[in-house]
Amino acid sequence: MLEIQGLSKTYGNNVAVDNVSFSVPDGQVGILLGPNGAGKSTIIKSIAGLLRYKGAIRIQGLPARSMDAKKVFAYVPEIPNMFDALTVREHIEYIRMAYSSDITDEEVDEILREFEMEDKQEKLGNELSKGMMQKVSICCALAVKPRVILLDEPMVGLDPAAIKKLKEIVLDLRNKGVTVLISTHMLEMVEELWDIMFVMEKGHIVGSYTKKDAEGRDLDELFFAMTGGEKE
Ligand SMILES: Nc1ncnc2c1ncn2[C@@H]1O[C@H](COP(=O)(O)OP(=O)(O)OP(=O)(O)O)[C@@H](O)[C@H]1O
Repeated sequence: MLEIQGLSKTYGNNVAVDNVSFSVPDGQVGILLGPNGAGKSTIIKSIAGLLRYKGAIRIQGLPARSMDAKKVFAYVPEIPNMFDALTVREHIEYIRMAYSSDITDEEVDEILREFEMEDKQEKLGNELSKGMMQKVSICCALAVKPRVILLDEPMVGLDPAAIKKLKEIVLDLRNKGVTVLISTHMLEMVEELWDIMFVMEKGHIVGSYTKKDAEGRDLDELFFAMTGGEKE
């Protein structure tokens, strides 16, 4: 479970996020949507612990800043952060040790195979293409064996095979009871994934739907109805 309560963030005089509350229940996929500048990244960075904010964020009922919460939480940033001098395999080993993850060698092999990175294991961080970096970033997040995972524009830069695989992985995580939050502009990419969606505009949540309440309507239809924009 991921809970955001009364989250506010101000940059100078600019209120980027204004008293926002929402939650993604256990084993559900939440989608965070909104036009440019709505405040999505600010929320994502707050959940990931990269910003100071007002309000409360809880991961599995624990304050997000606590060590116990961090141990069960993984974050895939929009732009991957690589260590130039570590190989692909060493990136995953590093995460395994840092999180004391019980992921096995076989499971690591499997994750790398799923993203067609098995033969890239010995490549250094600075020898990877952008898409490969994104794949490593996702592999590292999975190596945490998180209970809550946050993905910021995870499909950007991925090839079609990797996008397909990532969708399968998200559904698999959901089946295992993992809570997922995805921030994206690519509505069609998350159409078959979501359980609950939140639309932000000008620092507020302007609407939310569960899949059931949406009664078969597409994400883009719901999105444009809430933001007052035109459906293209
Ligand atoms: N570091 C910063 N300093 C000052 N203002 C910022 C900073 N980061 C974001 N903002 C402002 O906060 C508001 C929300 O920005 P944010 O990046 O959270 O939006 P977003 O929904 O992620 O947009 P996008 O879809 O374009 O990534 C905007 O008005 C933006 O100009």
